[in-house]
Amino acid sequence: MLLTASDLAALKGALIVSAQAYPGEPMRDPRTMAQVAASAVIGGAKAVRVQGLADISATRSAVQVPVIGLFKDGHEGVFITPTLHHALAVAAAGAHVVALDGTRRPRPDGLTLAETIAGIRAGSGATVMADCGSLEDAIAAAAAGADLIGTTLAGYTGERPKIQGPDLELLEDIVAADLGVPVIAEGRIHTPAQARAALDAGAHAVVVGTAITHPATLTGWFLDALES
Ligand SMILES: CC(=O)N[C@H](C=O)[C@@H](O)[C@H](O)[C@H](O)COP(=O)(O)O
Repeated sequence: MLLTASDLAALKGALIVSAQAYPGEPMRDPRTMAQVAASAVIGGAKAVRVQGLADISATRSAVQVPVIGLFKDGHEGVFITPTLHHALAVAAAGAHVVALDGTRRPRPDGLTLAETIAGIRAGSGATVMADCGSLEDAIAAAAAGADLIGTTLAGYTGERPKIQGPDLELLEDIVAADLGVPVIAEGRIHTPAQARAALDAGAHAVVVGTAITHPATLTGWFLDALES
């Protein structure tokens, strides 16, 4: 195991920062993303989350904290580390944690989530984070063997409304289900108060992306206020 149970326990109450730039954006460069991730670590991030094989390996070299890696392929349906092949590539690139689509939707390679997780375990020492979009996803992902459950896909799969801030109701429901797996709050956490609220709702740790690492969106938030 790249991460021991005590490493996971040490993330209790942690801020995890996701550094991602999107296709066509000027910051979409592995060196840049590794620098952003390293800057977040200086600020106190206890782990980082990065997308793409080159970003994962550059970030592994740039930080000493756990790296959660994912591999986005496309942008709709099952696109976050959609297949076992993608997942093993993420692990081989150096991710301590492989984040993957943890929904109940059919996967492009025809494998179940349980088969995918078993394949990751057989082929790597990586921890598995299941990015879920509903309570039913979370229950199924825990049963399939996920080590961590994320609320990452709440509002993106059609099962939950895409509210403006984080889906704390879903987070509370997953925590209350007591699945025996740490629950990570992720998705539309845009303020320190929302991050605090996620911990208070029972999250083991909180992932913040856009609000820390995506200047184009941040600029737009300010512009909206000035133009309204
Ligand atoms: C739905 C999806 O594709 N989520 C992605 C997952 O890695 C990222 O685009 C998000 O930035 C990340 O989840 C962090 O969320 P936020 O940027 O809202 O703090």
